Amino acid sequence: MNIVIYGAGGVGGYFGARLVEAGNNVTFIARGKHLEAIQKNGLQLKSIKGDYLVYPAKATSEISEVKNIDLILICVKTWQLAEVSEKIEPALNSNTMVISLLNGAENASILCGIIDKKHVLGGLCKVISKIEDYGVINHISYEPTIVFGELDNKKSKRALILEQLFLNAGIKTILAEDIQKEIWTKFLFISTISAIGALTRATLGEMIAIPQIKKMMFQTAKEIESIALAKGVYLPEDTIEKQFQIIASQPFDATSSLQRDVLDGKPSELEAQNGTIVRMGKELGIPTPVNSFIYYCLLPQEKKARNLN
Ligand SMILES: NC(=O)C1=CN([C@@H]2O[C@H](COP(=O)(O)OP(=O)(O)OC[C@H]3O[C@@H](n4cnc5c(N)ncnc54)[C@H](OP(=O)(O)O)[C@@H]3O)[C@@H](O)[C@H]2O)C=CC1
Ligand SMILES: CC(C)(CO)C(=O)C(=O)O
Repeated sequence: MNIVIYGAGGVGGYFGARLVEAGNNVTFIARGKHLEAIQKNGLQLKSIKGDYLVYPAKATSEISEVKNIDLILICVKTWQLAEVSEKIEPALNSNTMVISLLNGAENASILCGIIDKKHVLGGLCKVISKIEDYGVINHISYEPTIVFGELDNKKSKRALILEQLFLNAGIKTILAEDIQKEIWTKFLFISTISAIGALTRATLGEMIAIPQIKKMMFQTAKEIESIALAKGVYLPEDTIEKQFQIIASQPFDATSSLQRDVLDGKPSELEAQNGTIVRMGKELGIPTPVNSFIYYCLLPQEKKARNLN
């Protein structure tokens, strides 16, 4: 299969390397020194599941150089998605499938606003990985998982082909029964831990050891659940309880990528997480006091990181 990985970072680098290793024709879209390193030396994946050095079919900054694309996995940050959607549009043929593996609740609808929705499947991923150096990806923990599905939840022929493609690459794969439920569950999980982590500057273990912070995380999750239900997304009653079980099972010193970006003074996905909850709450008339507190406390730092002051 002809696969484009748009964004060869922690997520794209990991899943892309697995797809190369499984014998697929993979192109990485990257840029700068990271691109130069991949072009020169291949992509080095250090992983708790085994290390690989892979040589993709191509690494380039220009998707226009790639023809007959079957699948595009978008693996950039949320604020880069709209721009990337514009860039992929001319490269699509009538059968190209496009999946975003980003965190966030609105990625599929952002994509559908820019490219024809027939190309778009919903998706998300679970993994803890990062760019360690130019051309080097480090998968630190978590069984890397892709969850995806048609936006109407049909088990289409193309969805079944993709399921097999990912499984053949040794990737834990879930073809979702209800993709919005999966996207919103991950969204609830990540938005409950990330920005509070940035605000408290504490690890997950440190946060849940303090009952008042755990309660604040619970209230954050409750507000997200209310928004999801108001939007018609089905979340089973035990969703929050299950997410807290997952949180409690994480290593004591676990942190999220948003939290690390904020602490490093870099732009973060704040707007796509708690900022989105605050906006949706206003649109739906649902109070979001805890998410608002967290969001507005972090906004000055976010603006500074983006030179918007
Ligand atoms: N890392 C993780 O463990 C997990 C991350 N996620 C989510 O996955 C998404 C991706 O995260 P992650 O992989 O960590 O991010 P990274 O920053 O590691 O990777 C994104 C890569 O995409 C590149 N990129 C962005 N725009 C372009 C462009 N126009 N052309 C070429 N390259 C481009 C970036 O380059 P540059 O730096 O130059 O912008 C960067 O190398 C996020 O939504 C994140 O929340 C989800 C689960 C786990
Ligand atoms: C918490 C984690 C690693 C789970 O996949 C994640 O999505 C992130 O840090 O952005």
